[in-house]
Amino acid sequence: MNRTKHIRNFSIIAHIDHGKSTLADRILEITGAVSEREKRDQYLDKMELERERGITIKSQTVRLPYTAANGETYELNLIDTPGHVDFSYEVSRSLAACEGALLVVDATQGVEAQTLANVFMALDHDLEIIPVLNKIDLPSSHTEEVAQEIEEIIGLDCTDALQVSAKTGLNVEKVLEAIVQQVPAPSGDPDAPLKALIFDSWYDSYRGVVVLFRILEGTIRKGDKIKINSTGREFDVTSLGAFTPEPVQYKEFGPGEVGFLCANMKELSDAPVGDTVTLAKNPTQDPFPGFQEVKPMVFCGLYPVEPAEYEPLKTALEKLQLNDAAFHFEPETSQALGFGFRAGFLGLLHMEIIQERLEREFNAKLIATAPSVAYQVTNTDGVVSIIDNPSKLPEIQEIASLAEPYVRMEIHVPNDYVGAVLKLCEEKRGIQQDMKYLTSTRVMITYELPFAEIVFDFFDKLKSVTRGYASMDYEVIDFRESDLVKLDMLINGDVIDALAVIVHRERATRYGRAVALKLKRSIPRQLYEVVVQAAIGSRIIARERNAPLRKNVTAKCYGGDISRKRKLLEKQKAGKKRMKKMGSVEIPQEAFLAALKAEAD
Ligand SMILES: Nc1nc2c(ncn2[C@@H]2O[C@H](COP(=O)(O)OP(=O)(O)OP(=O)(O)O)[C@@H](O)[C@H]2O)c(=O)[nH]1
Repeated sequence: MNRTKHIRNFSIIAHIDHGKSTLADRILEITGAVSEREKRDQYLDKMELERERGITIKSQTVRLPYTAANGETYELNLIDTPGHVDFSYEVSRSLAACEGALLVVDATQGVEAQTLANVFMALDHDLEIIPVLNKIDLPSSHTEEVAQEIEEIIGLDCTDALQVSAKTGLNVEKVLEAIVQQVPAPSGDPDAPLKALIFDSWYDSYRGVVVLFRILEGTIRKGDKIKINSTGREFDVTSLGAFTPEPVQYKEFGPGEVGFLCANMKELSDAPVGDTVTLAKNPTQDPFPGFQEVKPMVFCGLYPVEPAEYEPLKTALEKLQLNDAAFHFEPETSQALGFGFRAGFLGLLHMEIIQERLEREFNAKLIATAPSVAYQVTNTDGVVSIIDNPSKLPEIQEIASLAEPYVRMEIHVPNDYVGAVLKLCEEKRGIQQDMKYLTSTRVMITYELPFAEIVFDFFDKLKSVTRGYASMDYEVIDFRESDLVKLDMLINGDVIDALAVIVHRERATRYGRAVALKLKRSIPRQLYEVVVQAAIGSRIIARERNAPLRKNVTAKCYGGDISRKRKLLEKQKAGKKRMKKMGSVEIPQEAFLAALKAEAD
């Protein structure tokens, strides 16, 4: 029997908030995968945090039996993909496991930047794309214009585009029929050597690493000895099954099928996403082209507020890393903040999510230093290295050149806001590449921008100058030489390492002044003078001063004993000198946080 004939593997792709998770929920309901009792909104977004923020972080796959109008029962595999640009590699791998994709477009919004980015990825994988116009229950939906937009911008025929409300369930049944009719069935020889793609993996404290795979050809059975292509390591399959969404065990899987396996793997690196699973005794000669190691792009220091919290923080970071191959950290010491960690993330959203999870799930109280990107340093002796921490930058005289990462960014915006977007991009040292009208009212603007400029506050600014109407997508393209300098902050002559940043020379003075002022304002006045300085090398570019509090030591001396007064004042002066010499200014934590946030203001 040809098993593959009734299999349909598909994903849902959409711009954030266009209704992907809601549609997935309705599909689960219709196919009976989730009973009324279990029903809760956004079943697939497992983590509490994901549900709260309304975003999907971890891909999750479900196998759904569906009896179509033609009376035949199909095995639908819905592969949920994360929607955010930080996780685009995960999206790409998930799409590689499918033959088709539902393209969900919010009919009140139209095509957005990540709609396009996702569509291009789906086209790269030769997927059959089914356009679905969502939210038609809303009076502000304009399906005809949006259908036309999809035709014009993406080139998909929308004559019979499905019009649904994922919220009410209207027409969602038709989506399932379209999947059965339009998404091609997979093919593949069940007797060929096993070739399966790892498109997701995560760590489960009971089962070890859980691997989601899609078989291209061959067959896998429980008990098989598998081999992971990139490492050559072998494991015995101890558990084999599919999520329905609850895990159900199966004895074997053949071509086109999607499932999970466990094989006593202890670390995510035992099963990297994008790698090939084959059988040890008869390995495929034609593995998938390999996988891309996801590299962190944004870095920050994470320090416990209380030194005693160091070990618990380390444990928490280790736990998070078990489930997140893209999250890196290593110990770091700062003179100012003590023992902590340098952590690397895919992007800003990834960083925010991890910081929030640490605080929420692990009750960690954190000080996070300003986010920074990785810089490429060429030494005077020609050695090229990547540094992820400004305080590790070599001395100026040892640096031949400094390069920073650039991104290519596409911004979609109604034409009324084009001026504001261009202004913002120019302020951020952007180089305009392209600008074209997608429709008579919507414009796509393409810029190349230094990643460091968007790390701080670009998205918030973009939202505010366009009243929330802009959407964007970006990818890191290369490193480019720039006129960058390391800016140090000094308090009473001591360099505060945690506040060091690398900035463009033109920005240095403004940044240094802003931070110096913030520090001055948030460090309470002391009995001695506190001088805050910003410096590039030995050159001071900003200076602020808190005058000493003069404790009135003579208050008790009534009358005219002037010599006694003088004596007391002199004693006080000597005392102040001593404190200054010790050089230890108590910097309250709020002062740090204020300084770290200075750039965002
Ligand atoms: N009125 C209406 N609201 C909808 C519909 N579909 C989704 N929504 C709402 O739109 C918002 C976003 O929906 P989600 O399903 O979370 O969107 P998503 O695309 O999964 O978002 P991410 O997970 O962040 O990518 C939610 O508040 C939904 O309730 C619809 O058909 N009609």
